[in-house]
Amino acid sequence: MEKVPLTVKGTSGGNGVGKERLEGLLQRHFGHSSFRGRQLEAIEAVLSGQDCFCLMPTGGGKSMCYAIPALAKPGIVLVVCPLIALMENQVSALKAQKIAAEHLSSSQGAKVKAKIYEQLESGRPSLRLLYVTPELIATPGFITRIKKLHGRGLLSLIAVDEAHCISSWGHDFRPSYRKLSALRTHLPDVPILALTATAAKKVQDDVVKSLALHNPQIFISSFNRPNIYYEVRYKDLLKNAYEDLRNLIKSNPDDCCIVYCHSRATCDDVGLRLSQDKISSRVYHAGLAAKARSEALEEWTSGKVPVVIATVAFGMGIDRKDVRMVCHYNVPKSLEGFYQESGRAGRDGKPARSVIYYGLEDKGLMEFLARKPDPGQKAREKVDAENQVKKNVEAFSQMVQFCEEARCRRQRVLAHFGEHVSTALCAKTCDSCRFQSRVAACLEDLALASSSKREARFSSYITSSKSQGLGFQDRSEFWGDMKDEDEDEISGSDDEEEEDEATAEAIAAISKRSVASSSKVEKKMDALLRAERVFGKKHGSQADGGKSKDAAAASEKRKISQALRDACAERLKGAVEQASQRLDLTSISADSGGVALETECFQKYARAGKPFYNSQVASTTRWLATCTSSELELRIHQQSTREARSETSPPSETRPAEDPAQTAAETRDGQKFEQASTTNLRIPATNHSVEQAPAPAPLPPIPSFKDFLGKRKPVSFGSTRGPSAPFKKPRRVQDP
Ligand SMILES: Nc1ncnc2c1ncn2[C@@H]1O[C@H](COP(=O)(O)OP(=O)(O)OP(=O)(O)O)[C@@H](O)[C@H]1O
Ligand SMILES: [Mg+2]
Repeated sequence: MEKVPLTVKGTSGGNGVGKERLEGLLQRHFGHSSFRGRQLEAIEAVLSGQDCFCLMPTGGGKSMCYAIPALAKPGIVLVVCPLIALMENQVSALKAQKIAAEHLSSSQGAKVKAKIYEQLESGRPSLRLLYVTPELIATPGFITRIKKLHGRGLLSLIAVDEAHCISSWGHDFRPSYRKLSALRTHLPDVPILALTATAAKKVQDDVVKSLALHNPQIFISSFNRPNIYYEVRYKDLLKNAYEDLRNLIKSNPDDCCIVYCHSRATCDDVGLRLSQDKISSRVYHAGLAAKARSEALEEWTSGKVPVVIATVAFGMGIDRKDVRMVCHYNVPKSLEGFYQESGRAGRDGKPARSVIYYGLEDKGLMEFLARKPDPGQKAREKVDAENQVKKNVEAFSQMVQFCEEARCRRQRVLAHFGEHVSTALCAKTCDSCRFQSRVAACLEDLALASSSKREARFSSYITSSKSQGLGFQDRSEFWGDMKDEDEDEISGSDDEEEEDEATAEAIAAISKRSVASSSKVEKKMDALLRAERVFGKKHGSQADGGKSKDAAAASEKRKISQALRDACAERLKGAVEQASQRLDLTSISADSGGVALETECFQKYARAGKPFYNSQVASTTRWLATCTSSELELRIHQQSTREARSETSPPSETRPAEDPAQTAAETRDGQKFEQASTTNLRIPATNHSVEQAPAPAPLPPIPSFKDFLGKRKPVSFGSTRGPSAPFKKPRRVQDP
């Protein structure tokens, strides 16, 4: 498709405007003496009517690439922008430079809009730049007006700012940007300028294709931000990540700083703690009322408050140049996102710092979120959703690599954007180049922490769902990467098979009287002891005085450690937070909800041991992914009530079950038990009227050695069939 130089009468041909004139405009309107990087080339290409794709780093001066053309020739430049706040900022900045700019959005009244439309219809509009949302572009009424404007030769350029939003490979995909493909259809000969700071090749290709750019001139500036020092701090190796952050901020108390957190709740929490620690800061996220948000923005932008704690909703288009530090208190979800966010530091060119607090818990949560398809996705969009999941997972794994490699951070980021540079370029301006051995040592420690956490996590979630349908949980961190040993706990391991065999052999030997002769008494005793040991191992028996290694190992395997409880509480907190977000619930605190649910799991299954406890935690996590708000509120309320009541009851058992068998003898849901001598059943010693969680069935009583032999009959093999009956191997010794 042929495009012509800006379809405006009175230009001097070619691009029509000389370099001196363009520099004059830059100087006069913006006070800058010369163009930066590839600004001038891009402006000249735009003025000559070509489609262009401008890839410049954050703060690189992309807006100049359409603002100067708007001033160089008459006519209007249409700027597509993803956020109303961003449009408002840019329009007011332009107006401050006495440049006629307006925006059209839902935030304006009918009168203001009517005035702007009047301008569009006038023969000689004074308007130079009109900012609009992608949604407006898609409306037939607006397209008709713009076509008329173009018909009169007054639409000089369409600039698509933050063009990466069109690509689902990008870190900030907005479905509404997809509608921009209509621009080329309706206005085939108007040049389009796409601008972004996200230069991943896939995003680039996607933008060119989606906007149907025709032979675009591509201007790529280096993405290196030499004045930013990159650093990763490992939460799992820090005594207290929050305190580290606080000290970091306090070390330069007047410096302007952005702290990014993954969730609104974390923003609120960090904000509160910073205020308690006397650090002047504001929280900014979409959950705040519009007034609170604009106040926070105003106070931070004007320099009244140096620190803002925000979700990633904060920042696109924020133009405070003197940000000295950007901290990611939670790991970002992609390198693109990280680059954009960290790029908000040091836009004035002075030294600045980017710090990521990388934690294994956060990593797990982000992996979980990356694998979670949009629940609102319709069936026909399922393939898209699956692709999106793949993209998210890939993008996050690159972020993980960035944090978990002892490699120059700068080199890693630039390589992501297709710039392959030597580490010499970094000049020791990242932690990895500057403190190489220290970073390497940290990563080794992290690997150790990771494996021990994984053990805790693995043992926290059963894997029985592996064989079930592929709900999103199945593909989440909770279900995706389990070790077989967890399955073993539920379904029976090879070891247990061997033990079963040993038991069977022994019992078969007894029943077949193959060891009955007096000459073989020792052999018989050996077989019986072996069988008993196996039984003890499986049921926590104390038949050998609880001293055998096997029993100790079995007990150990069933023990619910405090570390496991903490890990499960964290998981449940995360799941409660997710549920609250999904259900838009503000009444439940993730922290107390998670702890309440963990306590519920523990109270129910403490004495039954780890596998049952794990199973209950896992099913509670699954339940949280689908429950309704009233179910969630009710369950947490009930548990809190139980806890409140049990506080008034006799002291309850709260320590981890050291030995389930022993614990079983002592407690159940905090009640003392007595053993009924004849039946081996345990009954509560006290009969509290408190509302207890439904008590699990009592564990099988522990038989004595004699009992064990005497009770072999119910096991349907061996003796009942007589010596000659064929032996049938038992699957498992049943409760006697
Ligand atoms: N040639 C120049 N010389 C000096 N300063 C410039 C020049 N061009 C732009 N700037 C300044 O750089 C800052 C960033 O510009 P701009 O907002 O256009 O960047 P951007 O690339 O759009 O960044 P972002 O990706 O954050 O949107 C602005 O304060 C702008 O005035
Ligand atoms: Mg910009």
